[in-house]
Amino acid sequence: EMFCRLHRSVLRQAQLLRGVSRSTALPRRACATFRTHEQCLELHYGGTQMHFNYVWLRDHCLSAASYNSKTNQRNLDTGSIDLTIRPESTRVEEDHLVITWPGGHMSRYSLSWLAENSFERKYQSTEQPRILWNSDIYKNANITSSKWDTFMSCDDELKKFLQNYLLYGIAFIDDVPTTVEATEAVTQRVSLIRETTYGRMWCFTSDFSRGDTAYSQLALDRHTDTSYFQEPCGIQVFHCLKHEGTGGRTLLVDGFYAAEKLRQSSPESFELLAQVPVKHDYIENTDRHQNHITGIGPLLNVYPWNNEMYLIRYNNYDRSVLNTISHDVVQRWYAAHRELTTELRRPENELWVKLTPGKVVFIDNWRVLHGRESFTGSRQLCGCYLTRDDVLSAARCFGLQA
Ligand SMILES: C[N+](C)(C)CCCC[C@H](N)C(=O)O
Ligand SMILES: O=C(O)CCC(=O)C(=O)O
Ligand SMILES: [Fe+2]
Repeated sequence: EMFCRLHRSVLRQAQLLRGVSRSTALPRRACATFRTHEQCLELHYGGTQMHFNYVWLRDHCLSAASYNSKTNQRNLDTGSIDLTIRPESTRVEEDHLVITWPGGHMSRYSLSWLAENSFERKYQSTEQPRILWNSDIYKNANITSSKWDTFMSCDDELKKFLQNYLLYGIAFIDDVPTTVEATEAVTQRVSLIRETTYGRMWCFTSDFSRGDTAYSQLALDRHTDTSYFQEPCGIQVFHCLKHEGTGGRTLLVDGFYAAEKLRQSSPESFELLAQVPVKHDYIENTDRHQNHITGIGPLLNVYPWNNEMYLIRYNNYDRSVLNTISHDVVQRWYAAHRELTTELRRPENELWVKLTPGKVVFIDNWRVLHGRESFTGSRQLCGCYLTRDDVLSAARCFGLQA
């Protein structure tokens, strides 16, 4: 069992590294056979053997009485389904499975719908295809930046931008007018801005106006932002409006690339980081701002049904007291944290960019870590956070898999 799980996760991981997504299209008119067992219906279709629980089948009935296809909402009261329900009769009619339930209600499911929505399909496919990268992989991919004009006016350009963003977790737009307003326009072209304690659109410089080292000239090691939120911000947008001085380059690191390396080399460490909940805090107590924000969650977050990673939370500055595990496990956690840190710090994983005025970067804050080099002089950075749900929704409305 353990071997199978590890083996599966290694396969998965290899797929993710190659950025492979499985096609969900099945050949049309494939024949189907089924058997009704005591606990489930077994269906063979399109080369896959699937199993469907009877309550599940009744719950997913798509008839007009059970489901409102105009609003895509369930009508059926799941609380009223007999938990021991069994079909009275079952047959395959053309491309559909047809079930008659006791009392006469009929459910029709298209075979391709069943296949697409089966657990058997789900557990071996990725929710979001990604291309994991280190610096060479990203550079060799030669991703072109969008240009302000086309980005703002052409939907195909926006779609291309979103596709790049989904695959790599970063995407750039050039030639943006160097104002907060234009930066806002560019982000609203994609989706909704997420207001936080830092404001809606923020514009900051090294003036210590807030109780956080971002508001200094110090170097910042790679990290994800708002790890102290129960739901860390999904996307971060940066636009450097001005820098007269030296240094201040931006560092980008694909956290999933590093974590997948860890999953390969040290599965137990990966597992531990995915299991131990860790607290992060934002505690600010200045004349103008009082905040105490707390978020709790593991550093690595994976979907349990397919082991796919969907969120990394890594901010050693904002990590809080670690008291969610006993002292003996703490030692192993620190060792695992060290291994992840080693992967994240490999120079070949570092993508350095100088954000010059006009260049806007979108960063998937659930995946890609950012940092900055220390700097001199006056530097002004503006940007905002976006709501992840709405960005992904925009991508799906373009037909992208997100
Ligand atoms: C981006 N902006 C300057 C507004 C906020 C920076 C937040 C910094 C915080 N330590 C964190 O990592 O979440
Ligand atoms: O100043 C920078 O380039 C980025 C600072 C930072 O990490 C942040 O604002 O979240
Ligand atoms: Fe940051």
